[in-house]
Amino acid sequence: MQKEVLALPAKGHTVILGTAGSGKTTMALWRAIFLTNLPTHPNVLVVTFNMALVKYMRAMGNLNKKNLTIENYHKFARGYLDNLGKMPKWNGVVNPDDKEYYINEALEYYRCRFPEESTFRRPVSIFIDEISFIQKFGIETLEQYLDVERIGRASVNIKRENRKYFFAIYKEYMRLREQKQQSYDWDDMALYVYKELQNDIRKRRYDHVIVDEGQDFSPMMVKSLIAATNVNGSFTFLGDVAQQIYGSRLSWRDSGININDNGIWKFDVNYRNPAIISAFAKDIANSKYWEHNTDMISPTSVIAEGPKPVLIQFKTREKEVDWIIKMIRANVNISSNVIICRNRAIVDEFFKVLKRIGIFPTIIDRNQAGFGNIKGVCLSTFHAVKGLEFENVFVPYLSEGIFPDGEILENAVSKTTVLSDELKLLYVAATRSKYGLFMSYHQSLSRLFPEKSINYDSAEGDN
Ligand SMILES: Nc1ncnc2c1ncn2[C@@H]1O[C@H](COP(=O)(O)OP(=O)(O)OP(=O)(O)O)[C@@H](O)[C@H]1O
Repeated sequence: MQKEVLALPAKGHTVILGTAGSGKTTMALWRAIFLTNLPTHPNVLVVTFNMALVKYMRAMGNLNKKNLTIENYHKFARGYLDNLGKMPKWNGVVNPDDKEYYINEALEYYRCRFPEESTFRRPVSIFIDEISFIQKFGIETLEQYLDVERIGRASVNIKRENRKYFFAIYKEYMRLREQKQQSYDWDDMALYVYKELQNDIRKRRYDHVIVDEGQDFSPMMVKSLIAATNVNGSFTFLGDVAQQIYGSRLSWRDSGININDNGIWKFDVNYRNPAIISAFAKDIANSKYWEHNTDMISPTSVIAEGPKPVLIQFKTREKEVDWIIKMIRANVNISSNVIICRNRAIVDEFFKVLKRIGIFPTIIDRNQAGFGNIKGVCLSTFHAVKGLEFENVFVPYLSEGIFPDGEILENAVSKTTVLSDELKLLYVAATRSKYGLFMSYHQSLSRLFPEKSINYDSAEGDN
């Protein structure tokens, strides 16, 4: 089936949904090679989520082809707008902190003007969320907004008659931003790319576009990439909704992909994880905190073998760190290892401890990927590890307060949504393993851990 997909007609749209480890990235690369080798040597663009994955794909493909470009979405978008002379050289894109500041300003203004209107007294985070939805969906008018079915919101209720207030804040945010000559933010750049492409009559640079990790692309991002594809070319979308970890919840089904061209292909064979880890990952997805999605593909068969995942309990954080360091020391020269952390501060904490004993880990971030075939140890956040694989995966600090992230949960617009997102992080982490999965915690175990699962062993650490 993988081979069939690679050689699908070089025309029209194809959707590939696959469970973790089913070969989506592998297929994306082979499909790219197949297309670049066609007799006309067409130009092929592979777009993936972040720079670490771009680097991973470039290295896995070991490709040096003039007619193949691999980049992340924002590189593509900035490049296209720049090419049109529409990307300011400096400070053109509003960063998330400034966006919050502008939205706060807009809210203050409306609170003063309409002190009786309770909608304007709702927390700023709800407005940030809603404006992000408006942008990612490419909504431009109040009429469109009033009409649209609001998907992707777990439990925050906004009455339809109150949408006009949210739209007013959105418009005011845009006005404030324009005043500072900032034309885009990271959520609406795709809309502008799309709009420009609608009026761009030049020949498209890319004949074929392939999107990997597509579940985290907004509908507007996908629409703009389709618009950037030669009309006689092909568009291939690969993704796994179970690994949607950037909180948007929007579906590729709203992206204008024509599923009637080459259809939807589903891959449920997991080539990466040992059977027992795959079963454990399924238990994560069966949690009451998991928000279900009909596009989710569960693994049905598994190729690799390996030991049972383990969960180790420690009395203190120090003991937990000591144990992980001992395990890393034993494995660093014989296998590829990753320690997956809830945030960058924990990554830095492990980096320091490992450095002290003469082990220099690779930190996975926008400049650096990690590889399952290279011996050593990597450190990563849950978010940065997507798409990658390692022989041994360590997930420390699965303790209440740290996982789910206490601060994020505290400030959440919707706790249900946050809990489901955090659980998906654990799913992504567990499915990175080609062999061992070592989870640990100190004090009380995270409520998100699938304690009742029979697919792991638990033990007390060296307390
Ligand atoms: N047909 C196959 N036979 C053997 N190994 C395969 C096959 N297809 C993929 N693999 C291997 O399985 C592993 C997972 O593949 P890949 O990373 O492409 O999966 P993925 O679907 O992108 O995973 P994820 O979504 O979890 O990041 C890789 O090590 C890859 O080389």
